[in-house]
Amino acid sequence: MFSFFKKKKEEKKEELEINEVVEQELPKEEEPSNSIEETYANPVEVKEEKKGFFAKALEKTFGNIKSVIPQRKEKIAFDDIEEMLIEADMEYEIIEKAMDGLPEEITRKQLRHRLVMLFEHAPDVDLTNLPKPFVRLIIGVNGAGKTTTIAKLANKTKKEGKSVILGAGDTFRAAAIEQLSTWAEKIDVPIIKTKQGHDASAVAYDTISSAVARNIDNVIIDTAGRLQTQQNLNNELKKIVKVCGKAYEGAPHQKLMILDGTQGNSAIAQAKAFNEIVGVDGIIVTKLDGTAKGGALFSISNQLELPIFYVGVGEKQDDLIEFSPDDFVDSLLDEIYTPEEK
Ligand SMILES: Nc1nc2c(ncn2[C@@H]2O[C@H](COP(=O)(O)OP(=O)(O)OP(=O)(O)O)[C@@H](O)[C@H]2O)c(=O)[nH]1
Repeated sequence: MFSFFKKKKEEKKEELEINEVVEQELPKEEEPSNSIEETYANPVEVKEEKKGFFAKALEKTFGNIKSVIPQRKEKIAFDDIEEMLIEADMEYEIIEKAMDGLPEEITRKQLRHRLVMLFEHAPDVDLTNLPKPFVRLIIGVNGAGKTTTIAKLANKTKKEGKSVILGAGDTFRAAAIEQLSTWAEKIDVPIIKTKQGHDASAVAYDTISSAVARNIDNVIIDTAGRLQTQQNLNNELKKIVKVCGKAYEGAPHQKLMILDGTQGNSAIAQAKAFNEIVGVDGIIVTKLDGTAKGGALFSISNQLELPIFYVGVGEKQDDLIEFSPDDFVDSLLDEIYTPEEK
């Protein structure tokens, strides 16, 4: 195994002229944690629990909604629904699209159908048959929550009994490397890193090579959100994507865009720019707990024609919820409609 690793390293050094990529704190053996209870969970309970998570995360958004529709009803006036969606920071163009042709008094069922439809862009990854290693590249502007989200994803992956290795690919800022290393230590996963200013694509290459050599299931690679110029950033991201493919054919399997939920709709322009550079496969919206702009999730997914995979609902490693359009919409409708008769 070592000779394979060494050989790969030599090839890579020649090709990319990198230096001093180091591996930190590799645990002796990957020890999958037990999460068997999920296998036996009752689907109704899981749905209620997920709805509960969304309801908690959306507290601020619901506060705004309640100011428009204070009482739960069986049918709600068209104008009230429209105003509520504006209050939740859903873009007007999307509201018009969602509500086109609905009657003056709208039932829960009618609205539910329209709102769920806005998330028509389902993930196109077969999650039951993932390549090994499954390589995810994390993209987004500084401060959006990239580092924290990488830690949350790694933590989740570990809890599911899978092994994971991180690549500290934001080599532009020393603090980014340090921050990710601290998380890696905290959740006890290996990390590949280099010094500030060194080649980020070399880190990506080494992380993937290490995963292949050590039979690790998952690779999560950080990237810079800002460089000296936009052109530099474009070039770096494109190079990382290319080099991932050289390290392991087909990688990166997912390019995930991290968007700051507190920015609401203004995050869309940012995401479009990144999408043009590398082609994003899905979105993770962070800081949903700190915003009244939860309705922006509708516009984000619909406008970008991309699925939302997860939402971040806090600063801790467990504060990541798998996004489900049905549960998200249901938790919102629970606030304004009386329960449906079974
Ligand atoms: N409330 C809340 N805070 C979050 C969430 N995700 C990240 N944060 C916080 O947002 C801040 C920025 O997060 P980072 O993970 O450092 O963001 P980054 O994109 O890596 O940014 P840089 O480190 O500046 O490159 C930190 O204070 C995080 O704790 C979330 O889901 N909810």
